[in-house]
Amino acid sequence: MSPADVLIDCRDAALTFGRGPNAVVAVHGAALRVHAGDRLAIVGPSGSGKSSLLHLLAGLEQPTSGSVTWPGLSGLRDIGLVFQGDSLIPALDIVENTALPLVLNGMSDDRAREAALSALALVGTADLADRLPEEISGGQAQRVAAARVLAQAPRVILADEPTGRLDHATGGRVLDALLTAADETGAALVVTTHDPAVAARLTARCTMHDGRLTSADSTEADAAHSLGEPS
Ligand SMILES: Nc1ncnc2c1ncn2[C@@H]1O[C@H](COP(=O)(O)OP(=O)(O)OP(=O)(O)O)[C@@H](O)[C@H]1O
Repeated sequence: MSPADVLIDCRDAALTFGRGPNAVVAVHGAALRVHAGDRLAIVGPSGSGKSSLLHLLAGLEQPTSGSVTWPGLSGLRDIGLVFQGDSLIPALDIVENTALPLVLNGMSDDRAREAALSALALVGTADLADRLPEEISGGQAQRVAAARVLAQAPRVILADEPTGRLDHATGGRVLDALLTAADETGAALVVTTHDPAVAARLTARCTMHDGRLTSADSTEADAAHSLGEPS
């Protein structure tokens, strides 16, 4: 694994909310590297700091100490985000929702629509294209969110509890959609979850507990590289 493959380099990054006696340390010095091709789960209970760590990786929060850099990315636009729950715009139909980030990035309406339709087809949601968000289920909405990120062809997909509000079978289909999105685009995939069954479907796992990234295991010997070594 060459240094060029490091897409996100999180070095001893901490995140504290508030000050003084009210300060909450959401993330204690976390070391983590995301490489091209990674399929990584960050597992931990509610409140353990998973979302906070993901926000650091996405550049949505600045670390209070330590650093997060993106050596293998041309910018934060190379990161596709999938959040838990509603992220679709109610007044736009599903294909328009899927195409929106592309249109906002300057793609023509026709090309964006075409890309959105093929992304929806890849995650098995082509039949929903003309519906409004209120006309689809929560699980379908999460698969549409996966299609939307697929259409953007990011280098890294960061998904925050994408199956959190779904039953097991529906959550499995959302994970299928995210894995398809990552495979089709060649993106690395990082998923936060409290569900060990979801984590088991990814190649490598980190554990978050009380803000500490405590351990990782792997089903592949070389996936240990996902944890950054102290430098
Ligand atoms: N904006 C904020 N201001 C103050 N405290 C916050 C803020 N965001 C998160 N926290 C606190 O930081 C800690 C970690 O929260 P975080 O949302 O990262 O955990 P989580 O593991 O993602 O939980 P969940 O699975 O419930 O989303 C919690 O104690 C939370 O209350």
